[in-house]
Amino acid sequence: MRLMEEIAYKSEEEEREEEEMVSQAYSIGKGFPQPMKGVVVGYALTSKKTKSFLQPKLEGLARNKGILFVAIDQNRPLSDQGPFDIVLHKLLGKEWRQILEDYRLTHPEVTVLDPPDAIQHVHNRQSMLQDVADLNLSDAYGKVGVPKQLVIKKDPSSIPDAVNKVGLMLPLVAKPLVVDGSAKSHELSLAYDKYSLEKLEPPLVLQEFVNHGGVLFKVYVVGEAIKVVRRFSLPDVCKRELSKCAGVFRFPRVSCAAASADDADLDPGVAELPPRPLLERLARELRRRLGLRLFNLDIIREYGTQDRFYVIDINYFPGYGKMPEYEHIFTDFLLSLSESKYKKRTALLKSL
Ligand SMILES: O=P(O)(O)O[C@@H]1[C@@H](OP(=O)(O)O)[C@H](OP(=O)(O)O)[C@H](O)[C@H](OP(=O)(O)O)[C@H]1OP(=O)(O)O
Ligand SMILES: Nc1ncnc2c1ncn2[C@@H]1O[C@H](COP(=O)(O)OP(=O)(O)O)[C@@H](O)[C@H]1O
Ligand SMILES: [Mg+2]
Ligand SMILES: [Mg+2]
Repeated sequence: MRLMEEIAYKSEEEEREEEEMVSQAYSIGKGFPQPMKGVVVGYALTSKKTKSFLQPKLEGLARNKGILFVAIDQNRPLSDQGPFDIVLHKLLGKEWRQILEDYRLTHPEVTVLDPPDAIQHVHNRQSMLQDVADLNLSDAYGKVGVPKQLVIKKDPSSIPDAVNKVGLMLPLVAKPLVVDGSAKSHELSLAYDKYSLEKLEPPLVLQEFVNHGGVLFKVYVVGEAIKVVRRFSLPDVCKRELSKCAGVFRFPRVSCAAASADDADLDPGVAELPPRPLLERLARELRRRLGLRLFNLDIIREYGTQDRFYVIDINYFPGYGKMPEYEHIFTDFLLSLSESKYKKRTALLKSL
């Protein structure tokens, strides 16, 4: 059964057509003060990311809208390349961060997506969820929190006492503290008893496992646009299973490997997407607090509840290639960035 009601947010197609007409009108100068020039986007991505993101359909659509993607040569100074209107990047390392920071200072006219410091904040599984916890979002549509968690910096023998002290409930998910793009940073474990946790290698985050019916929601954010999909997740752990099991079970990268659950025959109470107004508010707040425009959230609904949600993961510049209609959403976003910059510049000139 495909749950149509939420997946296609009704008038999106119409809205897009309208936007395209507006952007065409803009580019040929009808009703706007000046014709729009092309938008040059420099990109610095891994080859894996280039392949999954810069698909021919995206490049083709972008070209039609006047957007040109240009590969950044990492062996040459950034300032000698371009000129760029936007720099899109997802590379790791201190050196690259410094290059980008310097470039941002010397080229304030270029939009760097996103600032390196803001990205660093979500590369640590402790700080990544702090803003969600601080936000403490609760309204008529639901409540959004983070699972109770504890950070273990070193000394695995201290874990059982630390878990007792904080009162964490088993089972626990153990996650490497730092997310650095490596397969290892996505190797998680499920611990049925706290003594087995001594076997793990800190630094890590221990998080209470929340039963959620085996389905998670990926909320993709691209500027002001959001898109939600369902993915299969870890199955629930029942009390009986918990009392019978002991030990730590390692599991590799779940959500990437997990198939889409959008077309699966699911329990409606599990499958129902989180209310759109709640997600809109959450995304808007997080965009502001995190200072990021390109990210996704892994959200789960506590099993047996209708409106109790937990954010368990935030990823910078995730796999947009898997987001429905990403080509339109992304190109519209890039255009909106340069349009708002143009409007600001015009307003500034007028005020002089
Ligand atoms: O490779 P993909 O397309 O599955 O994207 C990965 C993301 O999958 P998702 O879009 O959430 O399904 C993935 O999300 P998860 O952490 O698996 O929830 C990460 O964002 C990953 O980046 P990194 O390895 O942590 O730097 C992303 O990997 P990169 O493409 O950035 O290497
Ligand atoms: N607190 C939790 N409760 C229940 N399941 C969880 C929890 N944390 C993680 N998971 C499961 O483990 C998967 C991977 O965890 P996640 O924090 O998203 O790490 P990664 O960055 O490697 O994707 C999730 O997609 C979900 O299936
Ligand atoms: Mg995840
Ligand atoms: Mg992640």
